[in-house]
Amino acid sequence: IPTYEECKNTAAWLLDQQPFRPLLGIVCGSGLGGLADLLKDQKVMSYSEIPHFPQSTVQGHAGKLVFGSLKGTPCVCMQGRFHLYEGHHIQKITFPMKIFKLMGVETVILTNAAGGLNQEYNVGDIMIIKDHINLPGFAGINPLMGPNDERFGLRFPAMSDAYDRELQQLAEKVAIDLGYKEFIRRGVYCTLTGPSFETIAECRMLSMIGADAVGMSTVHEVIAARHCGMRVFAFSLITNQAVMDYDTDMKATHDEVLQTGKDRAHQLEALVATMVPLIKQSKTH
Ligand SMILES: O=P(O)(O)O[C@H]1O[C@H](CO)[C@@H](O)[C@H]1O
Ligand code: HPA
Repeated sequence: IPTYEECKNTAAWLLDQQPFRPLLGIVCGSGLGGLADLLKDQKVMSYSEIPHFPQSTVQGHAGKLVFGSLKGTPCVCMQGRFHLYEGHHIQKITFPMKIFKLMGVETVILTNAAGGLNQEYNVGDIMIIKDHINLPGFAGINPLMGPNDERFGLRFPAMSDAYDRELQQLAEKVAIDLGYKEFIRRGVYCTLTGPSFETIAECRMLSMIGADAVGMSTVHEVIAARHCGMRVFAFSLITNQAVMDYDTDMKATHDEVLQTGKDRAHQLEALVATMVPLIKQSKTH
């Protein structure tokens, strides 16, 4: 488990290596690493060279930290995130959020690939996350378990306002202006640990408890980011339909997940690129 001092060291090391003082952090979901291409004057670091950083092991997650400027906003972008099923300690999964905070990041945009549970959703839809269900949390898996370091945040942080409502509205408006009305959604994301995809009975249960999409990430990062006071915006790309029915041969595959990411890359990039300059930061740069 990384200590506060180790987090400080990593943040200082990163600031030392390159000229950007990022105000915005981006996390790329499976197959969505192309978002990093939005950044100009890139400075790219491999996770393996960054002190205390875990390594990416999943296809579609390059394992690179990219610094750069997006229409004038200094950004840091994780091309590759960490998942519980890779065997990382939960506090390693959220370690980059602490590093973001200590580098001065104010707003985090998280993206993921997810299975659509809501029957009205189609593959390729973009779902603005309005809330989450931390199902592993019900079984005692929460990134804030253990001693609380007040330098990051409160022992008992609220999560009822985890997903910034102003940013949700902004994203919806930008999406409509870009002509995405037909495939922009707003819904609830539920995380599971994976790596096995869900059974039919599990998908039915998740839908009944109020989830619109299911994945294996994001929620832990969101909890950590909110704990240390960053604003959070997140969206899911619906890369596949969750299987809800015994009369079908349909099944989830990571290949389909990556393929949908490729197909929608252009629209996701346009959404983020249009949104970012409209996000007000408290600091000037
Ligand atoms: O959540 P991201 O990292 O986008 O990836 C999603 O896609 C993978 C499964 O295909 C899982 O890792 C799931 O969490
Ligand atoms: O159907 C899914 N289930 C869980 N995680 C996922 N990530 C992409 N698609 C899915």
